[in-house]
Amino acid sequence: MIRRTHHARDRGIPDATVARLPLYLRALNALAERGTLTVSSEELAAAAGVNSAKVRKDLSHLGSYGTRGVGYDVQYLIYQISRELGLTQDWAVAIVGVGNLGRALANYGGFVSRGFRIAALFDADPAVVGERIAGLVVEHVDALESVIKDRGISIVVIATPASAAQDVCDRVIAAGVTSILNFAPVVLAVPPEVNVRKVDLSIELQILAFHEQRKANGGPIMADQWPDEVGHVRERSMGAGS
Ligand SMILES: NC(=O)c1ccc[n+]([C@@H]2O[C@H](COP(=O)([O-])OP(=O)(O)OC[C@H]3O[C@@H](n4cnc5c(N)ncnc54)[C@H](O)[C@@H]3O)[C@@H](O)[C@H]2O)c1
Repeated sequence: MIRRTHHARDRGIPDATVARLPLYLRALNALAERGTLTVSSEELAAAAGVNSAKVRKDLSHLGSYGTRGVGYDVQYLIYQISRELGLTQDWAVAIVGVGNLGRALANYGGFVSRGFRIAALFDADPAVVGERIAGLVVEHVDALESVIKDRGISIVVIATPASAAQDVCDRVIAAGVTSILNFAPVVLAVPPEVNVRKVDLSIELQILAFHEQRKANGGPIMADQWPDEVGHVRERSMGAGS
């Protein structure tokens, strides 16, 4: 059965494949930097931390099958994946909330080389507005809508406190943005055409804590005690899962 809702685009690339393409790209870029010209699916699998059958299947969605006995052409695969991910063009990104996290992101040099140009920084605090960070002057969040339109910003990173995140989210959507990367620990309500990716390191730590605890207790992990995808341990026997 074809599950259309799980497909990222009309061409039918599954979301799970899309989520692995950046891993392949990172591995391929590292190979290219070392001067590697071709790569087998096994080598790419090991470098990306994915199994090789999955690599072959994922790349077949891009129309890339490799050459038997030779493998994949590294540069061509980089081009194909970049094109599929929309990285052959530059994207203008804004960061809202220029505290500890926002300024660390603004100062990170790695986005530009991957096609993401930080084009605006916003904050609500008058002590922060006007500050120069990574070559940009922090602007007041009141200017959000006009700056988004003027600079063609297509992706917004939210790094405000949780209490401000939904309001910021509503405003950037009203200004026409449909892609949001949310670091605030809150689930944002958005219309269906808006894509939100969330990053929460404390959830990752909680999942690691779960596994540490299991290892310390020695016993096998019971099927009904796996954490769900947001890290909450389900206790099916208590009827708490959904
Ligand atoms: N996802 C993660 O892994 C992760 C890690 C660390 C922090 N966080 C979260 O990221 C957010 C930022 O953390 P931080 O340590 O940088 O906090 P911070 O307090 O240092 O910075 C928040 C900034 O947002 C600004 N702000 C507040 N309201 C605003 C508004 N309406 N519009 C624009 N700017 C506004 C503040 O003036 C401040 O400069 C928090 O929600 C925090 O919980 C997430």
